[in-house]
Amino acid sequence: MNSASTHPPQTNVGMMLVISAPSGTGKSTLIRRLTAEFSAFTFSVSCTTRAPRPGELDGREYHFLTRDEFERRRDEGFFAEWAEVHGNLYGTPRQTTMDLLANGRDVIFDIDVQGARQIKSNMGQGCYVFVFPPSREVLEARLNGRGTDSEATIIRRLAAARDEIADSQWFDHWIVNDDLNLAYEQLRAIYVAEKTKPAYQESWQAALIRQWGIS
Ligand SMILES: Nc1nc2c(ncn2[C@@H]2O[C@H](COP(=O)(O)OP(=O)(O)O)[C@@H](O)[C@H]2O)c(=O)[nH]1
Ligand SMILES: Nc1ncnc2c1ncn2[C@@H]1O[C@H](COP(=O)(O)OP(=O)(O)O)[C@@H](O)[C@H]1O
Repeated sequence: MNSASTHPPQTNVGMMLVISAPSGTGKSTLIRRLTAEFSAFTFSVSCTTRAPRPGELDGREYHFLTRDEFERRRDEGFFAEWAEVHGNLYGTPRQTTMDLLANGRDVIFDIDVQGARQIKSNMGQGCYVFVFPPSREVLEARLNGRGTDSEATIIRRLAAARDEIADSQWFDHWIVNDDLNLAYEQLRAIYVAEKTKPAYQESWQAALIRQWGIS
């Protein structure tokens, strides 16, 4: 077999899939499914000053930092973006993200609307998906049902949901997470379609060009 024969497509550029949604909408649930199905994905582990929830592991869901440590890293330019969300600081490590993308990994981000905007203007690439809850009542029920947040935290997150929805116009795709299977199929379809863009298939295209002697 000729070394230029590289089907299925081999990509050399990782893609960025950025997911934002009001707290409790189900973005972590959707992201877990996507990363379980597609091994090409790496979840971008953010840093946060929020306390770990039961079951969360340092380095898996988040890197949990004190506020002093977060601010020190922020001031050193450690983050590709950062934001204060629901009273806590969150940030995306810059170097880790760059290394993953350079190695052809697809990176999935669970970040708030302010952070998504910053990533878009700083990195100038990526696919941006906003997930809506079916209604305010359902969102409240999911936050209560998850059982990880105090009542005061839930009230704060519901208030923030309004602002996030108000700033969702600019995203590339909108998904309503009512039926989980349908929402997942939509997210999956977005990812699969995005991967067909020429920008993510350069090495495959280059091999074909060589094979056919196209200059
Ligand atoms: N800007 C920014 N937002 C983040 C980052 N990591 C998480 N978030 C957002 O912070 C918010 C709160 O996250 P979390 O406390 O885990 O609660 P969740 O909303 O239930 O997932 C969510 O909107 C996340 O998308 C980050 O690195 N940067
Ligand atoms: N489509 C859905 N229907 C019903 N419950 C859902 C659905 N999607 C997520 N959930 C549940 O809602 C709660 C919040 O989901 P989670 O993924 O933690 O949200 P987020 O990461 O957006 O804060 C969890 O208990 C989760 O199991």
